[in-house]
Amino acid sequence: MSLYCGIAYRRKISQGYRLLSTYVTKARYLFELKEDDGACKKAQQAGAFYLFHSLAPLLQTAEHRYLVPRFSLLASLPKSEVETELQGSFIELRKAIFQLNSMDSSLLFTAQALLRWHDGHQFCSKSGQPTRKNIAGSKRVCPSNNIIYYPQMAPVVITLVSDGTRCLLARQSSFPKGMYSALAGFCDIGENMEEAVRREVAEEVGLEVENMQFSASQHWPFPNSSLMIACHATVKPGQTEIQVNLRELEAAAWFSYDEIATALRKKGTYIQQQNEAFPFLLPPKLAIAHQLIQEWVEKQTCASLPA
Ligand SMILES: NC(=O)C1=CN([C@@H]2O[C@H](COP(=O)(O)OP(=O)(O)OC[C@H]3O[C@@H](n4cnc5c(N)ncnc54)[C@H](O)[C@@H]3O)[C@@H](O)[C@H]2O)C=CC1
Ligand SMILES: [Mg+2]
Repeated sequence: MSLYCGIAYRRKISQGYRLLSTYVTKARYLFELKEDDGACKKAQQAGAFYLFHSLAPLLQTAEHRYLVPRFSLLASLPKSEVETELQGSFIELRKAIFQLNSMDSSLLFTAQALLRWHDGHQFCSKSGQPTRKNIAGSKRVCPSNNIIYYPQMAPVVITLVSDGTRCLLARQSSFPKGMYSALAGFCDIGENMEEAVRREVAEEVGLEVENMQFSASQHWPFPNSSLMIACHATVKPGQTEIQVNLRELEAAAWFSYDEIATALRKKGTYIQQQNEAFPFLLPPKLAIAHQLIQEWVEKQTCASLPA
């Protein structure tokens, strides 16, 4: 997973040999590692490792940021000795997310998601027998019936709803205090992305949306590996009255351009609701919700510029 190959990969094509790009070389190499236990075992000897304890990665602290050390030698030591020896601590990934950079987080998210998946798929759901992991950890096989299990992600839609001048954000009671985010929800079986967006917005805030626009997607490891599919949407004209589904959300509200732009700049601010000031935080930069909010602000800024 964290292994890179510097070998130029030559492939015979009808006109002769073509030198493959670095990206293609890497993709082919990773494919080989997933398919070939022997090649993967060999690669492990020169590979770099992240350390986890109960799904928490070992991180080092430097100037209010977390660094993600990689190791080439592994020994079996108690947790506290590993922390002292390697000058780091095992920190819950959810807590570290505000202080990680995106290069580190992407591999850490994948690593944690894979570890969690293996931990939860030790047995075949048909035969009840223990399953066996391949060396790369890209699948598990049941030896009694050869069923292959692959790591899974659940598709989740996340939508930033706008009424043209304001955007709608909501919070669940489990969010950090004062944090508001875009509306998210798991896709139901049989649904496409558009149907999931319409249903989730209707379910959670009682509004109907149109003009959906796909923005980007992201792997998200919490709580169980989701593929976040992010998009923008607008409410139908005249439909702005929010009816919060309190089974799903603690609160939802429309936010003005100024409120959002200030919160983005200040990394947190206060908003006035019914004569009281509430802390108002946006999701961390690594979350795709943050990207949606940033895009919305940029779109509003462009729209207000003279033609
Ligand atoms: N990366 C990002 O920017 C953000 C990511 N998220 C992620 O989106 C995910 C979905 O958001 P929610 O509002 O919680 O979803 P949601 O609105 O679908 O509500 C969750 C409920 O849906 C049901 N559910 C249906 N299918 C499920 C499945 N496959 N796994 C678990 N529960 C399922 C359960 O009853 C659960 O309590 C969360 O896990 C959250 O971590 C949420 C906001 C921002
Ligand atoms: Mg939701």
